[in-house]
Amino acid sequence: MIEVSGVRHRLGEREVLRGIDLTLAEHRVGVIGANGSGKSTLARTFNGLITPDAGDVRVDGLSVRDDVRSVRRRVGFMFSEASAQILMPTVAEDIALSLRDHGLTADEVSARVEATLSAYGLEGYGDHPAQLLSGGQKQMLAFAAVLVREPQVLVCDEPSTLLDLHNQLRLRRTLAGLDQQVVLLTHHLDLLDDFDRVVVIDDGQVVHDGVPGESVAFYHDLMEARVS
Ligand SMILES: Nc1ncnc2c1ncn2[C@@H]1O[C@H](COP(=O)(O)OP(=O)(O)OP(=O)(O)O)[C@@H](O)[C@H]1O
Repeated sequence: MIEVSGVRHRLGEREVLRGIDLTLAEHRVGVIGANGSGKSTLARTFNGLITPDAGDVRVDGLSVRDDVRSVRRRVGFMFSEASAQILMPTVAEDIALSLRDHGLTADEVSARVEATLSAYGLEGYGDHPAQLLSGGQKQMLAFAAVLVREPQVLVCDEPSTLLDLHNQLRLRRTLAGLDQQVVLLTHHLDLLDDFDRVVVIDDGQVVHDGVPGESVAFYHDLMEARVS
């Protein structure tokens, strides 16, 4: 469970988060909103990548102010820019890096890496230079490297921008099958059809919070009003 209370945060001249209170207890929660509305900034407070200027964020009761290391272990974070998340020269090494603190033998790590490669459409790419993967393959690698750690909560910031239809379907199916809580920030609104809850952020505040159909309709109306 993620509890956000009275969160405010300034970046440069601008107050990007302007008083956010949210308790996210549902299994799958979407966060939507216009470009620059503050979604990524909010999501980065969920694992202490950003410590808010005011207010607090707690994950399963642990505060990002006091227990940021424990929070980071619980919350897997997938960035929209997958390249930034790839740390090792080859695909297999990058996944193996995620398993380094798991007390596994070298053979067990190899077996987990192979299974992960095939689960995420990267079979046969183990020795491939990770930075030479296509953009969509990098996103799948970043996704695999986060999930192989089995975090209790998964926060994904626009994970599907570069994915082809096959990988979008794979992502949707994977998200649907995860036991852990998923918080998904996306402009691909159809990915949220079967989510439990969708929060709409605008100008650093929660402007709507409800079931996907309602929230997406609200967001459409908000954007329509802005265009006309
Ligand atoms: N390091 C920074 N310094 C100053 N302003 C920043 C910084 N990072 C982000 N911002 C600004 O904060 C605002 C919110 O950005 P944020 O990335 O949270 O929005 P978003 O809702 O995730 O947008 P998008 O849908 O485009 O990804 C934007 O106006 C952005 O320009």
